[in-house]
Amino acid sequence: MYARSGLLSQRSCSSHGRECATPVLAAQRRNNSTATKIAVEFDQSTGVAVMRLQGPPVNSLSLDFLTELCINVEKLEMDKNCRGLILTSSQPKVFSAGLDIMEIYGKSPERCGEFWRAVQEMWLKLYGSSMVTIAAINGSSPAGGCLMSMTCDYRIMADNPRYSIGLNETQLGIVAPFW
Ligand SMILES: CCCCC/C=C\CCC/C=C/CC(=O)SCCNC(=O)CCNC(=O)[C@H](O)C(C)(C)COP(=O)(O)OP(=O)(O)OC[C@H]1O[C@@H](n2cnc3c(N)ncnc32)[C@H](O)[C@@H]1OP(=O)(O)O
Repeated sequence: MYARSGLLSQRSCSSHGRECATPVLAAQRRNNSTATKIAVEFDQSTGVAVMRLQGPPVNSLSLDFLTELCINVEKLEMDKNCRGLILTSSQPKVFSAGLDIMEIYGKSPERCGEFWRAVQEMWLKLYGSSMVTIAAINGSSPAGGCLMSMTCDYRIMADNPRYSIGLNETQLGIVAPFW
């Protein structure tokens, strides 16, 4: 979902010194899902977009989720009026539970490869963004959720002792591939 006044075009552009993605994007080619796990509100007057993660129950980062997130970041990146992006969660108590472990458990090497490429695409897009990016961490954010927030320029976390954040994935026996 992308809500804003005016039409969002997917033109190539070079304003604000940005290298814009080509209209046909890797993430878009991969996206078959019609469900919306990301809601974006763009405020023209401030130039700031808020991206709400709304993948119940815990915003786990599935291939579909990552694809939708990348497409939305790309769209905002191409909008020369968008200067800032706030990433937050609509789910209670959880920012993101990290990678969707069902995407890696018992899957073929090819499928795992596709999934890890999508993970890489997500953090490269956020880390390389020319927008000012802020993670408003309003819940727990383990492993991949922590990675996602680390790739933002700034992080603010809700002050609640029940919320945790960190790279705990080795406890599951998961080692991130060499990038
Ligand atoms: C820029 C630098 C680049 C370098 C990169 C370097 C390193 C980065 C490496 C990144 C690697 C990441 C690997 C991962 O992310 S693996 C996933 C790790 N995640 C976890 O271990 C989280 C486990 N979950 C929890 O701790 C909790 O669920 C919670 C998030 C704290 C929420 O707790 P609560 O509100 O109590 O909810 P439930 O526990 O009851 O869960 C509800 C529901 O959701 C399912 N679920 C939870 N987490 C996941 C998940 N990650 N994937 C898939 N499903 C998940 C859980 O099983 C419940 O399902 P049911 O209702 O069906 O039982």
